Amino acid sequence: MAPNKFSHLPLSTSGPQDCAITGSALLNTPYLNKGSAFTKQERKDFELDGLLPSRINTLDEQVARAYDQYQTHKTPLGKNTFMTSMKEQNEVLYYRLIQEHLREMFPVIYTPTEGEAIADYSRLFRHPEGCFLSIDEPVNIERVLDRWGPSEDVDIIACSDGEQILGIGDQGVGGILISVAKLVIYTLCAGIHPNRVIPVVLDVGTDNHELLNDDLYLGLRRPRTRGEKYDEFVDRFVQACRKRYPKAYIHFEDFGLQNARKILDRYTSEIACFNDDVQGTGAVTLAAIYAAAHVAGLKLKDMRIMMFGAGTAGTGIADQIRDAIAVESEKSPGDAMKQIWCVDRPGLLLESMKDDLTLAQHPYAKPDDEWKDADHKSLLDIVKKVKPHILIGTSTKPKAFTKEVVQEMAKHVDRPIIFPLSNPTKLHEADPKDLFDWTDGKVLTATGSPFPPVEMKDGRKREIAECNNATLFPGVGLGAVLSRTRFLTPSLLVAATKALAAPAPALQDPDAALLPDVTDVREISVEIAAAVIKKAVQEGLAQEKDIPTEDGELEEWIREQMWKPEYRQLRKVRKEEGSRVARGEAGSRGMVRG
Ligand SMILES: NC(=O)c1ccc[n+]([C@@H]2O[C@H](COP(=O)([O-])OP(=O)(O)OC[C@H]3O[C@@H](n4cnc5c(N)ncnc54)[C@H](O)[C@@H]3O)[C@@H](O)[C@H]2O)c1
Ligand SMILES: O=C(O)C[C@H](O)C(=O)O
Ligand SMILES: [Mg+2]
Repeated sequence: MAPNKFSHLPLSTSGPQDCAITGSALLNTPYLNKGSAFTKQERKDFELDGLLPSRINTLDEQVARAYDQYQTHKTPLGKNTFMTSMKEQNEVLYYRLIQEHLREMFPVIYTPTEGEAIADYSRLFRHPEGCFLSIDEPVNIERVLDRWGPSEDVDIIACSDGEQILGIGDQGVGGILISVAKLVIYTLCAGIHPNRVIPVVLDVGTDNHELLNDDLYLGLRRPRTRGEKYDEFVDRFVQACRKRYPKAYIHFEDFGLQNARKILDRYTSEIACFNDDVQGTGAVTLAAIYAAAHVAGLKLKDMRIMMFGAGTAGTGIADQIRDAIAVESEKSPGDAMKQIWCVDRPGLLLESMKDDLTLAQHPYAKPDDEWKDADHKSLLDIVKKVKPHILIGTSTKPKAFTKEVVQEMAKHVDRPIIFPLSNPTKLHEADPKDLFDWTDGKVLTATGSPFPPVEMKDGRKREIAECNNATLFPGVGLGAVLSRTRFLTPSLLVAATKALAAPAPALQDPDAALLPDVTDVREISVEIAAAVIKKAVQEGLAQEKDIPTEDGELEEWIREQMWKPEYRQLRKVRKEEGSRVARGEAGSRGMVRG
């Protein structure tokens, strides 16, 4: 298929690339640098002679060498640091290296190791990457954002205030690294252009005492600002993004419980935005539930579901399950909620606790009357009474799903569906191996971080699906960016969830994983993006014109616009002729856009 088959490819990423910089400036521009792979002609054209050893490598040779270097680092965090420096030197090589060792490197550049890197941010700091906005500095946010290029140049802005990073809590300014990591996943898994994104941290202080007492801590060393002043700061940021990059999609990550939902509710009908912990987690979990229900031979509308840990992720998942039940059974959302029990620190959420519940938790509170004869505090007792089919952990409480709890559940249902989703790995509510052992292999499970396959008593291996929002959010973002949808509505998310659920291996083989494997994620992202785009067009939300609609063509149009880690031929242009990209104009870390 000719690459230029489509009359309109807004984000074409192939063909020669203009370059107006030379010499060491070029070697220090990670987006354009090819290191030892610069060709003879490029070395001549770009004044690189004398700056490189004479041997010219292929990208494959560079990948092999880099992989050898990677393996000399013995700890996951050491490997993570090595990869960060690789990214600062040569982006094509960085992404190609990961792509070729995806299963091995995913946990190093993302959950769980990224959690360690974030917790140690100020100590490991070498080089800033991203946009740091501090509530105490009255900067003009638009002017800061301007460094990332003109209005057409940015597709996704990922932003965190660092308050609830994974399950490791308040990490303050270190939250920048979750924005960076999520954007890496967008590029890796959905071909989002690595130089058309902005990672942002909103530094509003920290309530983490260790950081407050750490002389090396790089963020604002004072308690978090909350209330009106915080809301106003977030609003200034969102409005600046909207003004500067009206077509960009905003990804909110790891905000605290009080703010995550509030921010999403406030902006979801104003701009194209997404909260990964609420919506991404909800959608990926629902996709895994569909596969598990299929294997168990049950319908969601007939199941009892229990959430353990009813925070941002827990209530996000509960809401998606509620909506799915309502659609499946034609029940009202209020009736659908009767099948969902939310448990948090004080035990089962009851109506008498309403004053202490968040707005998202409120509707799930159960009448106290129903529990006057039973203990609503211990998980075991609640499981005894509710007899759930599904138990989902988003509590950050490690090992909360004990043998007793799991076996109690297994007494009442044939195939207990148990998802310990708390990240990083050490916070998982249960180890999948134990879940299999305690239920004689009957459990249907998926986990928030990657786990190796579990060997069964008969020697067969079971793959454990990774139920992490990373299988979903990249495809949703790709669909949102390519359609330039005005908003990310619930129906677009439903379409994405269905597209993710369709290729689940368990639908073909009941012993297989409940979700597609992370190594297939690029193709799955194409399917998710296609579903999102079709829905956006149908609902009149797509601002992009000329989106091909014929079967197969849309997918091809999507693939053509996905960035790939390949060297493009560099074409020399004079500074005056070059675009911003070609001129190597810098964002915060000497990055060029385009
Ligand atoms: N797998 C994924 O894709 C995914 C996505 C989002 C979040 N998560 C994980 O889920 C966890 C929660 O994240 P969040 O953003 O919802 O955090 P959160 O702080 O908003 O929610 C955590 C909830 O758990 C409750 N909790 C804490 N200790 C508890 C206990 N001992 N018993 C019962 N409840 C308890 C808290 O009160 C809170 O309501 C984190 O570990 C996070 O990494 C996983
Ligand atoms: O970041 C992840 O690994 C998933 C999720 O967003 C989380 O907060 O745990
Ligand atoms: Mg998160």
